[in-house]
Order: sequence, then C-alpha cells, then structure tokens
Amino acid sequence: MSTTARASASPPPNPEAKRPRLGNGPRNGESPKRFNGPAAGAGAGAEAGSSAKAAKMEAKRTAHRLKMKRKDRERTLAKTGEEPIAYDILEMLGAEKVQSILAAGAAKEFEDKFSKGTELELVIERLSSHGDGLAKAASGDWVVAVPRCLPGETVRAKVFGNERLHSKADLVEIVKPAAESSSAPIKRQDELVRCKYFSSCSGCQYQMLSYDTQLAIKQNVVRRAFANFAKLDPLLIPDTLPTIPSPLQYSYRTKLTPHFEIPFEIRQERRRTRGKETPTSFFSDDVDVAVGFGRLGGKDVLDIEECSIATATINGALPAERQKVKCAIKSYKNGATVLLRDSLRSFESLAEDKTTENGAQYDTEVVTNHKAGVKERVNDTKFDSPAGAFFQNNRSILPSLLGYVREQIILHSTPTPTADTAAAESDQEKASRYLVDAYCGSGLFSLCLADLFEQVSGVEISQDSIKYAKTNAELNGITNAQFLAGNAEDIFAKIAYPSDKTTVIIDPPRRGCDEAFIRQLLELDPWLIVYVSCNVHTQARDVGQIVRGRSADGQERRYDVLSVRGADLFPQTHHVEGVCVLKRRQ
Ligand SMILES: C[S@@+](CC[C@H](N)C(=O)[O-])C[C@H]1O[C@@H](n2cnc3c(N)ncnc32)[C@H](O)[C@@H]1O
Repeated sequence: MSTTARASASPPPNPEAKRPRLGNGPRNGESPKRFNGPAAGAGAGAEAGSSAKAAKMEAKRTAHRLKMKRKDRERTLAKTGEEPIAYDILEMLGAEKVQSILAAGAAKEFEDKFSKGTELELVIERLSSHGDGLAKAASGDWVVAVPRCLPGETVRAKVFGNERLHSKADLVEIVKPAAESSSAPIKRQDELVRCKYFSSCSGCQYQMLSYDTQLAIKQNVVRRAFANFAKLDPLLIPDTLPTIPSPLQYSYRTKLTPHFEIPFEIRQERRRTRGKETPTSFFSDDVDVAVGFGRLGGKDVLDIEECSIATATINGALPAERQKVKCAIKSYKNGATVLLRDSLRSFESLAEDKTTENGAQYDTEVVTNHKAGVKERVNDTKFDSPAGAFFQNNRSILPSLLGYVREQIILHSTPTPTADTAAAESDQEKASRYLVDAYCGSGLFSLCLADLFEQVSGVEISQDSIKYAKTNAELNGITNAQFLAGNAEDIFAKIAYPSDKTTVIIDPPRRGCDEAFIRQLLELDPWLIVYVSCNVHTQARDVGQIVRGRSADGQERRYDVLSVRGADLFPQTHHVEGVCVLKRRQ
C-alpha cells in the first residue's frame, strides 16, 4: 500500500492546486480586482454595446471553464478511471435522470450549480468512499457532498465548489440528528473525537465513529469498489471479508508530512520589490507561518501543533521542526513539505510485550533527511529504507497484514486433501516455489515471505529502494532473493520462472498497474496472484482485467477471485488497503 492520498494526514503539496477556483473571484487574502464600469459620460448606445461585450466575455469564460472541466475529467479518467462518487450519484439520482443531464451537454454536466457561499439544508443519505455525507439537492438533479456528517442527519451546509454533477460544501451545523430508530445504521459518537483539529483539518474523517463502525464502513467501501469497478459478473466476486483491524487506532502513523506556504505578507513584499533583494530586516520573527495540513473546505494550510494519529515520537519532534520552518521562512522561495519519519533506534527496540496504545512503546527517533535510513522490523525481519522512499506507515498492523498474505499463499499452494494420490501429487507440483514481488519497495513482501519460496525476485522503480532491498536481504541473511531496478513490467523479461510454480505479489501505487504490466502478467500465467493496494478502486479495475484474461469479453477467463478484504492501515481516515487473492483456473 502507499499513501499519497493514502497520506491522508498529508496535504497535497499545493492545496490551491487541488480545488478548482470558482469563477474569477479573488484568491484568499488577495484584494479583489476592481471593476470600473462603463466610461463616464457614455450614452445608452454605448451601454448596450458594452453589455453585449460583457455577455460575449461571459460566454467566452464559460466556454473556457467547460473546456478545462472536460480536460480535467479526461485526465482523471486516463489516470485512475471513473471517480467513485460517480456511482453514488448514479444510484442516488437514478440512471434515467443522469442520462438526461448528460444528454443536455457539458453545460449541464459541469454546471456551476450553486454559487460559492450558498447555504443549503440537506438530508444525508449515504457516505461516499471518501467519507463525505452525500445528499440530494432539492432540485433532485444534483448531489451535494458534506464532510463530517452521517446518513440520516439533517444538516445545513455552505457550498464552496461545483464538480461534475455534484457540489462540495462545508458543514455549518447539524440541524437534526439521525433518528434513534435507525434508518441510521452509523451512530455518531462525538465523545470519541480525540483531536482538537478534527472539525477543521482535512486529515481524518471518522474520529466520531466507534472503531467497529469504521471497519464495517471500510468493508463496504471494498465491496462497492469491486461491484462497480471490476466489471465482472457479481457471481465471480466473493463477498468481502471483514476488514483486518489495526492494533493501534491512534498514534500509529510513522510518517508525517506537514506543509507550509509562503505567507501573504512575504509574497506581497517580494512582488513590491520585484526580485530586488528584500532586506532581511523586513522579516520579523513573528511572521505567521501555518505549518500543517489542508484546511477542511479551504485552500489554505491549517496550523497543526500535534496530530493524534501520528506516533508520540513524531509529535515530540514536531514543535522543533515547525520552529525551524518559521525561523527560516525567508530563505524559502516557495512553500514546501516537511518530512518526519519515525524510525526504530535499533532493531532490538521493537518489543511486542511493551505494546501500548500511545505508540510510545517503541524506542524510536525522528528522521527528517530524505536520504537517511529509517529502521523498521516486521516480526523478525529487519528493514532499513530511505526516509524519503516508500515504506508502510502503520507499523502496528504489518504483522497482521503480512500474516494474512502468508496464510493465503500457504493455503492456496498446499495440495487439497484428496484420496486420489495422483491428483494430490500433481497439485503438489503446482505448489508455489517462486515469488515475483512487483513494486517491491525496499523488500517488505519479498523478505518477510522469502522462507516460503525457493527463489524470490523483486522489481521496483526507485533505485534507492532497490539498493536498500539488497542490503536488507543481507541484513536478514536471506540469500534466495534478488532485486532489480526498473519498471514493474521489466521483470517478466528478466525472470524465467515456471508459471505453474510461481506466485506474484502486486503492490502498485494508487494509479494501479498499467496495461503493459497486466498483459505480461497474463503471459506469465502465474499459479497465484496476491494483489495489495492502497486504492481499492484501481485495484478492482485491474482485478477485472486479470480475471477476464486475454479476451475482452472474458471468454478466456484465466483466474478466479478467491478472496477480497480490506486492511485498516489508516484508522480514523477513509483510506483502506485492499488485499485480493486470485488463483489460476484449472
Ligand atoms: C505502494 S508502494 C509498495 C512498496 C512495497 N511493496 C511495500 O509494501 O513496502 C508502491 C511502490 O511501487 C514503486 N513504483 C511506482 N511505479 C512503479 C513502476 N512503474 N514499476 C515498478 N515500481 C514502481 C514505488 O516506488 C513504490 O515503492
């Protein structure tokens, strides 16, 4: 799994870039552009002329806006496929209504339905897979997404943006709680909220829910992802198993990436002096710099002094890192992201018997240099990896996640008990002997599972991670693993494992696998595939493609989906890791 968006506590590098601006209004903190009106003394003819001109300008702006929206959508479709909310909208408005909107053209599909600041009273019908409450607008042809509210609640919300067939709004207040009777299966428990920033930070979504409820919601997100994105006959998809829980539900996050922007006063001064050196005396020490995460419903950064899902060690180091940014702000050209990685001080400092819920049980330190090594241990396997490269961010759940993958490989590589000795022997022959770990990072799956196989090969695009994967094999005395730097699909040209005896683990970034990879995977035709992913939607899409095999119509179906389940690597957030096991058909 990974965490870009999975890095829910991490804001996007530039929060302004994430949310399209509405109209041509001023950005936060900037003065509005002045509209001068018609020239003094102009007559009625001139007025009519200028209003025609204004209308033409407006039409041009609208055409431009629609063009940009369409381009944005094409980019998203090409990168990660349809947005999950599109399926909610389809179900909430009904296929007929959606068809009629689409038939009316882009102006309706990407309508600026509500102007910014419009307040609406809404009844929340369901949760989106991103944890927002979804309600139908009174017109019945539009959906509104509101964070921090639950099905059955009547809320007042303020619109801040319009997207395709839906608007986004901030929660203003809960007007009426969900009825006790329980058409509201998800119970609000505000007393559980631990973080003082919960109502204003975009990082977590579910602190007001019991942990069991969070796990059930995530199970449903996985179920829906496979139902909507795999494009398979529902009979081919087994029901989603219960979500693997995280032993720590707070203080678990071993990587934090708070962000900052250059404050408005500094940008303004730089503009005024137009690149001339700004006297350092201009920057007083008390320039207010927010260092934190994206503000919920805003474009700016929310100043965060502590994060309740980060480890105690990271929270201990955060004040000093924030202070460094504040003191050095004048030396930054642009905003940036600060890296804090929690690293074991030594491989011996992970003692299971000391596990407590505040995360302080591990003797750890914080690493901020991207190139420096970070130490982790999963059961008995030790890992050193570069702080700036990928490593799973919740160490408490890794033994369960790895344990589940191990159990699945053993289960499906072991001969089925049978009286027929010949069949048993042939099954035994098929038992997995070789492991391909595609997108292997610094070797998490390869090295933790190497004892199950005769030979293991990992491939990974980051040279740095590969260097560490090789060192990690040595560190653990593992001699049957080799690691290659390159594109995931390169591995197929470089290994010659017999398909009947090979298991492939896939753990790609959020965008999933590309077609070249899947084509070559199908050519290798491995016995077993374990697909782990931080984006269950692209995972389901890829699994659909793998199951359908080489023919688009699925006539040559090659694989059966044996199991699908989520793992909760990010409690309190909407993120869920998917684990799907596929076996080649006999
Ligand atoms: C979700 S991480 C998984 C890493 C590893 N399996 C783990 O659990 O630590 C995805 C990894 O894929 C790598 N990656 C991204 N694109 C790749 C590509 N085209 N080919 C190979 N590796 C790629 C990233 O550098 C990252 O380490």
